Amino acid sequence: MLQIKNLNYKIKQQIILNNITLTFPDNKITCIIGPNGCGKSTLLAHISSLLKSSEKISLDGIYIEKIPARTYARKVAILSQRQEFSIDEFLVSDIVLMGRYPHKKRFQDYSTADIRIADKMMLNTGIKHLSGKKIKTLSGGERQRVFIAKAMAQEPDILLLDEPTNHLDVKYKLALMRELKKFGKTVIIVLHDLSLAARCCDNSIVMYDGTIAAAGKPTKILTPEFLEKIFEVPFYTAKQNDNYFLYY
Ligand SMILES: Nc1ncnc2c1ncn2[C@@H]1O[C@H](COP(=O)(O)OP(=O)(O)OP(=O)(O)O)[C@@H](O)[C@H]1O
Repeated sequence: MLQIKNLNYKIKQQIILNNITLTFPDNKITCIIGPNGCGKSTLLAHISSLLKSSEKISLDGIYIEKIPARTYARKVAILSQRQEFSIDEFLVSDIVLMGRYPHKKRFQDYSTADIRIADKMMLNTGIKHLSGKKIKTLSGGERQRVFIAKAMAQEPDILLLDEPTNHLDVKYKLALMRELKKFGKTVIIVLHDLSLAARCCDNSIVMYDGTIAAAGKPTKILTPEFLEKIFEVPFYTAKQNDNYFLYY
């Protein structure tokens, strides 16, 4: 289980994260929502260990900085489109296969099992037909799905996704959420699409100005009255066949 206890983070004199305490339920989808600049990405960066958290975050009772970097990299994947090198000339299949990298020893080649896993994730994210294309030729949404497939190919215990749906059309947004559910791992997903968060996530965290404003089941937490206080616009809800719909 992933737990955060009293995490604080400042940049110069600005408080970015203020005494964050959270428990993420295993093998469930947890969304993090909140206004621009409230600290969502910074929180993900701490969980992924891109930012140091000094014994405030633990995984199965072990502080994450005590877990060897390579082991942690196998357990936790983060969807990030920022690359240290240009990937424009790479094929889609190469990028997805790179998701298997943390499982390989130094200089070890990808195995047929690795290729099978990468193929499966390309199929699941609807990009198999693009596997032989160069990244530079893809649309924004196609590219986004390549990075989702890569993160899933890593088969992590915890998948961190920062706004993975921003380029996706509505069909692929819902398809992604279905795939994440089937994936069956702990998923922590920053979403600006509040309808999607309400409808598809098991657990929700609302951040405001570096703090946790609320956490719990979307049907309990994401109420129109509460969200209006956070986002300063009116919201409406409807329930149909056990689905919770949220509008603004
Ligand atoms: N390297 C940095 N230097 C200075 N300030 C930073 C830096 N990184 C983040 N911040 C500030 O920290 C705050 C939280 O940023 P963060 O990116 O975590 O917000 P967010 O909730 O993910 O926002 P958004 O919804 O706009 O993506 C913002 O006020 C941002 O300006």
